[in-house]
Amino acid sequence: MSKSLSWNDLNCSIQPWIRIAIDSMGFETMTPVQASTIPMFSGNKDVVVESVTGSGKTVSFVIPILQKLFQDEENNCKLKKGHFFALIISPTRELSSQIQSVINSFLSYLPEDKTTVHSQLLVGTNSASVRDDLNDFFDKRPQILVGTPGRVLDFLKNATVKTSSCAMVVLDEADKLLDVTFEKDIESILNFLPKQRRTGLFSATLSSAGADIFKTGMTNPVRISVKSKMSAPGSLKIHYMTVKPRMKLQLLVSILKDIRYKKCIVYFPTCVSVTYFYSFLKYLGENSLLNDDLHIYSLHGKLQTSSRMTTLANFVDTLSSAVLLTTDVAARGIDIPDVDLVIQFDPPTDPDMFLHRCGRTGRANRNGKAITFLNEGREEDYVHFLRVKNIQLDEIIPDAQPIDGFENRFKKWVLHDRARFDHGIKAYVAFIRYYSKHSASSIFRLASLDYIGLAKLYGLIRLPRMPEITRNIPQDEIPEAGWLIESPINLDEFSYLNKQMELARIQNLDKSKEVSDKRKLKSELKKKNMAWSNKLEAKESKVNRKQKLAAKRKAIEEKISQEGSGEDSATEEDWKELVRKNKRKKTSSAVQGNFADL
Ligand SMILES: Nc1ncnc2c1ncn2[C@@H]1O[C@H](COP(=O)(O)OP(=O)(O)OP(=O)(O)O)[C@@H](O)[C@H]1O
Repeated sequence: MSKSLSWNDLNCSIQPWIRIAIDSMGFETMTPVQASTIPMFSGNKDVVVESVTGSGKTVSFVIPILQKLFQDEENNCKLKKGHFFALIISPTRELSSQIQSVINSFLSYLPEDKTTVHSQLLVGTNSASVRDDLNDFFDKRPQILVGTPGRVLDFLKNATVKTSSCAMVVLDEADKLLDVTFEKDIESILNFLPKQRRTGLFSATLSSAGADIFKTGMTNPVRISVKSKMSAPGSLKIHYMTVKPRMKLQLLVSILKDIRYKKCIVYFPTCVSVTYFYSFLKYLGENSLLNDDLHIYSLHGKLQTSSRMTTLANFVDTLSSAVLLTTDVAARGIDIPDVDLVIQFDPPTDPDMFLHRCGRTGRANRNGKAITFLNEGREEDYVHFLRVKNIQLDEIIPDAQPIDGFENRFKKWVLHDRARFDHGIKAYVAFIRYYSKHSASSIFRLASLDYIGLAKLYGLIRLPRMPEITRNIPQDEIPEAGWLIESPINLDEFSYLNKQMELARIQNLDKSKEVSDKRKLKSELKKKNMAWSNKLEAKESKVNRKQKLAAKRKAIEEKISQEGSGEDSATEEDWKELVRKNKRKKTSSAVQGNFADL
């Protein structure tokens, strides 16, 4: 690594216009990762670069690409139709778009006498298809392509796209691109590219990719690791707060109201929890229960690309304080300089993601604060777990005072619209599923969750029937019929505000009532019939028995009368013998052979 971080001491030459761009962007000195990487990657080396969040990795691959593109200007900048020079892949649309803007910022300093250079974004959107991408590609003839794996692969599959001039490929957030989510697409993309190319892998957590980095076919890569003793930048202060689950939302609201910040990102576990808590916080905002000038945004993977991009742009452009509620979709790479607070409502299932989330603040030597909520109990062990990974968390004791009437207000909000009640249940169930996916499963155990506290956090009025609940809560702790409110409500009368949804609900209710009425009637009839047939059977067997008995009696009497009716003792003995014989034959029956009966 060069000792001086002055751009003048960079260990390789860079084009004068690139230097002008650097100065104009206000990058007074190089960052350590730039000082080490730019000379290597601009030369003939493959690089594997690991450096803390916000340390300027993007510039350390953008400058080498532009530098090499102009090295042999005549050949490279003027590529043949259908060819391109460099490909940059990143895991999300937002990050790809951000990388493209960094490239375009540099390109805006390109003098007019130089060959025009273009970049093209290749990400899945609802408004544009791969065909549109191809049309743009042949029309504008970009030298640099930036995109997400799926769309890039679809693009390269088209035979009209020629890959033989591709001299450089970058995998940004390489550990993510090489994990199971994307590895197949990445492998296929790399198979399309020429073997004689430079490859660069970049991430703040590249060590976790391990031997996977060799799948990229690099030749003798240079490993560049710019890290201090700790895995996070020094400008980033990481804290944790231990809290009872049911108090978490109140705690979030208190922080958003009481702590001073410019921009804050709050990470939630799932898309559905983002949308659920977003609508409640919006409601609080609209009712002046949050700071008046606070703008609230939500961003998650289930939104359409265009709406994701617009939300992010609005969050970036907001001049007053703003909070973005999001998921891990905005955890890696996103660079918004004035984010000075990050809150993790729950820790991520992948421990590497912890650093990426925290790293959205405290970037490029600016001060930043990250706070993680830990559920009281077992989750406190997470602090020790992270310490082993050189991540130091300091405790902040939350103000234990509950907000006056908060739970009632939340409950009222939920009960105002059945859609919110449905939403809360979905968010709760999704959270439990999310929790089961934690890779640090000895700390985040389903068996240790406070299911009732969590149900209250998600505004549930009744516990849903889930095996996790029946398995993990002792029977005597489950409230009667699962109700979490003092006076249970009639769910049949709980309506949707949305007219169409309400109409559909009533129709469904009528249908299911009809079905259940029919079932009831059927089962009553069955019962009735059963009783009738049982009675009939009993009556029949009684009559039968009487008839049989009478017949037998008649038969014996006839026999006796045939054999004479003498009064002597021998005859009497004969009668008795006849009865005894008959008795022996029917020992099983109590009604048969009773001598007194004859
Ligand atoms: N030499 C420099 N001097 C000052 N600021 C810089 C310099 N280089 C880059 N920056 C700024 O640092 C910020 C972070 O850069 P970048 O997004 O490239 O970080 P990163 O290392 O890729 O982070 P992450 O791992 O989170 O993706 C950006 O706002 C960028 O403009």
